[in-house]
Amino acid sequence: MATILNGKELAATLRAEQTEEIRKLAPLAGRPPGLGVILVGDDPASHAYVKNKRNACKEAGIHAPEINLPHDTTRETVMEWVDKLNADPRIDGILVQLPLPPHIPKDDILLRIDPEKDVDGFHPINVGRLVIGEDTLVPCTPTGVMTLLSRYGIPVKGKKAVVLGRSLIVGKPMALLLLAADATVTICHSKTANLSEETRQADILVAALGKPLMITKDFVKKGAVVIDVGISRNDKGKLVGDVDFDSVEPIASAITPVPGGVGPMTIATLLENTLKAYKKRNHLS
Ligand SMILES: NC(=O)C1=CN([C@@H]2O[C@H](COP(=O)(O)OP(=O)(O)OC[C@H]3O[C@@H](n4cnc5c(N)ncnc54)[C@H](OP(=O)(O)O)[C@@H]3O)[C@@H](O)[C@H]2O)C=CC1
Ligand SMILES: Nc1nc(=O)c2c([nH]1)NC[C@@H]1CN(c3ccc(C(=O)N[C@@H](CCC(=O)O)C(=O)O)cc3)C=[N+]21
Ligand SMILES: [Mg+2]
Repeated sequence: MATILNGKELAATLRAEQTEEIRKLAPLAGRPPGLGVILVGDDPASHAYVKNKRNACKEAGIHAPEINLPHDTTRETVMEWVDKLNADPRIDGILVQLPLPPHIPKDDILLRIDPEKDVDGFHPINVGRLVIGEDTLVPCTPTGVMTLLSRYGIPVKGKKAVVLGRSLIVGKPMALLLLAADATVTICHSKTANLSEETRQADILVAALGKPLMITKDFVKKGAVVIDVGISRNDKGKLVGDVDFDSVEPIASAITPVPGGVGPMTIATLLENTLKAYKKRNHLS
């Protein structure tokens, strides 16, 4: 019987803390924090995520204008919107929802965002700062996973961590954060020779593959902590993770559910990063 790492509940606790902090800081800054969200196209999943983000911001008292642009928007128009948000003194954080339509080069857009407003932590400056070990804006999902581990009192130091996936948004920064917390880290990907041989070594296993229910109990060591970042929809339209929860839960010591695990922590961390950028820009502690 594993401890269920309840990200939904913890995210609500964090949001209450953030709401209180914003209530105290806004009079000092003379304005609430601001998060500008740019969404290009009409992908329903992206719209659903952005709606969740907007609701969380509203609840916490964050000013969160949303820029909805049609699918056929040009690269130049998106660049202009980023410039506008960069220059807007009421905006502390900028999020360009991914994926972008294929005709808009993602790297150009992410490079244009002011690194001090880069609440996703995707700008090369912030990626570099993370690699060096400087305090900076770090991607929300892996930061949220670290918060979940720490608030549940799960030790990381000296543990063997295996991260499945090497994306800019999850896998790579996840590995760097675990490394910074003194885990011994292995990163696996689609060319890894014997995946289950690697994963069975893990005290902490983080799955960020996008392969629904791929990680069955055969991939997991008894007593491991299992973090499921994956989000897919099955043929009934139900959300499922990368981990086969039913087979893994009985042998894990702790495990995140999907939904209600890592996803809500991502959103709580987005607000946290916005608050961090706001405080820095306003010279508030
Ligand atoms: N809960 C949350 O807040 C979030 C959830 N997600 C979800 O997490 C998942 C991963 O997202 P993201 O990192 O953006 O995805 P990507 O598709 O960018 O990366 C997937 C990674 O998994 C690796 N991979 C894919 N298939 C296999 C396999 N069979 N064996 C080993 N490695 C494999 C890929 O390897 P290679 O590099 O070799 O191609 C790649 O590194 C998705 O389900 C996404 O929806 C994402 C962001 C936030
Ligand atoms: N620039 C950018 N930054 C991102 O952080 C980013 C992105 N683009 N593109 C897409 C991915 C995905 N992502 C999620 C956020 C919240 C949930 C989430 O709240 N999930 C809920 C379920 C929500 C539901 O029911 O649909 C849960 O797991 O419980 C999931 C996934 C952020 N991403
Ligand atoms: Mg989840």
